[in-house]
Amino acid sequence: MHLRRVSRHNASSSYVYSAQIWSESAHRERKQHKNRRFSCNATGANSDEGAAIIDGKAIAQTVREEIGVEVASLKASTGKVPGLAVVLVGGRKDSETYVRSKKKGCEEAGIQSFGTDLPEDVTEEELLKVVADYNADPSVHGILVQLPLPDHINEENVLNAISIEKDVDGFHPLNMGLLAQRGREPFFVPCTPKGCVELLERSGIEISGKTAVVIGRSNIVGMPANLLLQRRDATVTVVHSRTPNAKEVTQQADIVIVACGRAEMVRGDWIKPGAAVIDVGINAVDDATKKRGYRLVGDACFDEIKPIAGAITPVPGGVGPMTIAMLLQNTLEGFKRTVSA
Ligand SMILES: Nc1nc(=O)c2c([nH]1)NC[C@@H]1CN(c3ccc(C(=O)N[C@@H](CCC(=O)O)C(=O)O)cc3)C=[N+]21
Repeated sequence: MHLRRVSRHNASSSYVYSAQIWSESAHRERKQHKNRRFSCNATGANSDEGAAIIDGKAIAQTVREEIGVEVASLKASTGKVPGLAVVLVGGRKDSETYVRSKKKGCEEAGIQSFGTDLPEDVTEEELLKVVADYNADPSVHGILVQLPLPDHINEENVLNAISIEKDVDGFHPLNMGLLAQRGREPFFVPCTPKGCVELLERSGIEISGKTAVVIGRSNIVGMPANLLLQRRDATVTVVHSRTPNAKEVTQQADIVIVACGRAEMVRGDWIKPGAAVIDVGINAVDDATKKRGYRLVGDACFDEIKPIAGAITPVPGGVGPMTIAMLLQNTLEGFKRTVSA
């Protein structure tokens, strides 16, 4: 394991001061969200002005501030802080960026972050040993192995090895099974679909009794998004790559969650006037006018949908920041179960 680089830091030292600032701005933010509330409906009441833009970045910031306040208060009462372990294999640039954002989010919320960076050619056995060590470490309440993993590693074996009580991604088959069963609760709900529902709820969009279409059936977004919406009493249809009439089915929906992984696949004429559109996609398209040489677009065509929908999330600045906020929230939830046990 000589190639393993382990970094540990606890950035929660100035938490009391920060929490005061956070709670004030969280209050301001909440007031702003209230003012921005609108109704998602089938009559297209908002269609003249175009869709309300759901500001995922601002809502994620509010959530993170709320987490920071709660972490500070739990630290005061228990002397302990939540801990998140992030395991990164190989040097994928996008993965490195996401992992950095996750660690920064931890720091700001007073959560202790543990990081293990492993080389691309690490063996599955070595990776499993890292997971086992974090499973056994009482100061770690959440374990995340960044995906995708290199081809020589069996992803299923790795995800199965994470303790279900520390599985903050919610990818363990047992947590997924619990999510799928009525009347049972998983230890953790996957962060991205959880963030989608949180965006709807914090924007005042009713889910119960509504018609929802989820586009995409992946294990990490589409399938759990379907289950979460059903749990909130929506009537859900899942549209996927083999659905012959995807457009016509989507036209029926009050709520559309788009997670198909194809840039701007969902067009304006797929959307019922007044519907809420949550766009999970992040696609890079070449753009010489941008400093990075590319720009990010979603799986939905924002410019076409905005005049028609009641609400829409932008890319970037929509679901992405919420994914990280939900990861921090899951870590806090895991921690709370250990201190109250
Ligand atoms: N075990 C595991 N858990 C994950 O949750 C996980 C993963 N593996 N592998 C990769 C995907 C991707 N993901 C994102 C997180 C944040 C943004 C995000 O914050 N996006 C910003 C910035 C985008 C940018 O500028 O690059 C935005 O949409 O505004 C995006 C994507 C988590 N993932």
